[in-house]
Amino acid sequence: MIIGLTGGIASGKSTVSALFVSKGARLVDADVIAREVMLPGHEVLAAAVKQFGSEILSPDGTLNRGKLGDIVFQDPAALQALNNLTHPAIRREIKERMNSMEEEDPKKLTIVDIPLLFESGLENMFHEILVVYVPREVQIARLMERNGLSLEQAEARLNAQMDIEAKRNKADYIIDNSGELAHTEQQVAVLWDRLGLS
Ligand SMILES: CC(C)(COP(=O)(O)OP(=O)(O)OC[C@H]1O[C@@H](n2cnc3c(N)ncnc32)[C@H](O)[C@@H]1O)[C@@H](O)C(=O)NCCC(=O)NCCS
Ligand SMILES: Nc1ncnc2c1ncn2[C@@H]1O[C@H](COP(=O)(O)OP(=O)(O)OP(=O)(O)O)[C@@H](O)[C@H]1O
Repeated sequence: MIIGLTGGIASGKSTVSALFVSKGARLVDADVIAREVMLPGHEVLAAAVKQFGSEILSPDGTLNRGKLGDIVFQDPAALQALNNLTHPAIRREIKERMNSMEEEDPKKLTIVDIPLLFESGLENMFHEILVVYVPREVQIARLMERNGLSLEQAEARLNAQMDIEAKRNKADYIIDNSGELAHTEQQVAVLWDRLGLS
């Protein structure tokens, strides 16, 4: 059983994925894969340097994530160019990992955490999609706090994604993460039972 998990930036995707893992699910995390393709030596990083210049690198040759984020999150054309470089490799790796997990044990739940699942049109990869939801103002507050961003920077990042209400409307399952963690945990437990995994 495979469920695609998505939501908005800082809506709590990692938090909810971790709750599923603690109950025994397996996890494929697109953010982890996205970081791997941007490591020194990877052809995707080399292509990004060609596109955006060596100023996106730190002196030690690793990606300066803040720098590249500043460039792409305020320029839709630059973001599209980055997506064109990174997404095919990320998609390929996600498919490989989820297929090999399914082969291992098809009865176990696999959660595939993909921030841009809808934006990238990956709905068809999954029978069911779970959206981790918080209202926009909660998203902005948590993003500002976690990443030390100004309101303007946080809004720019939100505006680079599909609106969270639109994502919520496309969901098969919704976990509302706007309350306390215990409330989120409770919803995960209810869904776990509903899926017949207990
Ligand atoms: C631009 C980069 C360097 C910024 O790094 P930074 O450490 O500041 O942010 P991080 O990677 O943790 O991303 C935080 C969140 O931003 C959002 N985000 C990231 N990339 C994108 C994108 N291409 N389009 C819209 N939102 C994005 C996601 O919600 C993500 O969870 C980095 O996000 C990146 O390499 N992006 C390209 C790869 C990609 O598309 N990743 C998205 C996950 S599949
Ligand atoms: N129920 C909650 N109550 C309070 N804070 C929370 C709750 N859930 C998550 N957070 C905090 O909100 C921030 C965002 O959560 P998390 O990192 O899980 O989101 P995400 O959707 O995975 O983020 P990203 O899109 O950047 O990958 C974190 O700092 C986290 O500790």
